[in-house]
Amino acid sequence: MAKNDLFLRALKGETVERPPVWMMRQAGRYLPDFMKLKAKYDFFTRCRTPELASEITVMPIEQVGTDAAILFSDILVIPQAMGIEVQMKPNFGPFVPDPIRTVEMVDAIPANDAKEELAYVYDAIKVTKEMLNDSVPLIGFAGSPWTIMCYAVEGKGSKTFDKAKGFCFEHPEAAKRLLQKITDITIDYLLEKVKAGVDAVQLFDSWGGLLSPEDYKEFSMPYINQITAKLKRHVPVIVFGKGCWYALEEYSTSGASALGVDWTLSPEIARKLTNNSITLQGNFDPARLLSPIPTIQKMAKEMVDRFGKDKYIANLGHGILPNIPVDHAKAFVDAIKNYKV
Ligand SMILES: Cc1c2[nH]c(c1CCC(=O)O)Cc1[nH]c(c(CCC(=O)O)c1C)Cc1[nH]c(c(CCC(=O)O)c1C)Cc1[nH]c(c(C)c1CCC(=O)O)C2
Repeated sequence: MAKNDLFLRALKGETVERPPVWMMRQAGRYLPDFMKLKAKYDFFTRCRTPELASEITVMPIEQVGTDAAILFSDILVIPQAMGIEVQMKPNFGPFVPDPIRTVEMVDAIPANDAKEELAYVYDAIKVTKEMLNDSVPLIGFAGSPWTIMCYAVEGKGSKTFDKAKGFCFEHPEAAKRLLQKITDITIDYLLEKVKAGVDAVQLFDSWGGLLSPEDYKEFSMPYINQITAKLKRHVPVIVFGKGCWYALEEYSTSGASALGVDWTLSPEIARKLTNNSITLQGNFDPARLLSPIPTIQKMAKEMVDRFGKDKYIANLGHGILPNIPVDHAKAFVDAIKNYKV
């Protein structure tokens, strides 16, 4: 058990002295030490080298003081393990040279073994656990099957992911076979991560909010719920669907331990939609970390006042931006740590 177990206690819904705090994408580009490693090693080398991945993972614990660590890796290691080439192009982002665009391509995807293909991730977890020495819990993560499909079909980032949506609407059965293949390997992958030592898992449905509520129930939620059902027997599961406010009520009874909330939703509405029944995580606007430090402190305190200190994990409403000064990130974290009712 981690010495600082606030995060795990909040996931259980226990009464806590103050809420735990961590930041999505906290192991990333706003940290000068991260940028030094980025200059030396390309992205997937950083992911695949356990010594580098673990060094990056512990950076925010030491430098910003968050209450949980999240393994440095990427959601796109899953399509890679499925035999889909994914590159990370500098100043461009993810790039899939040969995206999945036909039914035949879906059915040709091999049933690869997450255990073998992603062994480097489990090694990184073991090294990280040693480095953390039980100071704080370690979060493992995966993309939702829909969000992974977005990249596999679109081939790159997009504002609309219309090729991925189009594939679902033109070939719903093949799209569902693809989503199921992603789901199956993701379950194996997360179970291996648990074996290697992660204390909780978070599912990132970063592009779920691009779907209508009806399409979401068809193409995203059922696959997330399959993963939650399998994983919750082992570790707490956090489901973060960006823009998916319409799914919060159903997710609150899905077996997840906590739900992520983005900054477009007020704490009051998020609590109402989930019938005050589940731990919520969020939802500071990442760009608000550009405000002067006294404003960050005031807004962070107000956020906790409104969510309530219990059944709550303080976080941003999405990933931290690369242009956030480290002292602003730290001011946010400290404001939560100093929270008094
Ligand atoms: C959609 C998504 C991806 N990756 C991820 C998501 C879901 C979360 C979200 O919605 O933000 C998840 C992710 N990616 C990364 C982490 C590390 C752990 C952490 O949260 O601190 C996590 C949890 C590292 C990373 N993953 C990536 C970086 C930046 C590139 C680099 O370091 O070279 C980092 C730190 C690359 C990446 N990876 C991805 C994109 C779109 C990009 C490019 C971003 C950009 O360049 O603007 C896909």
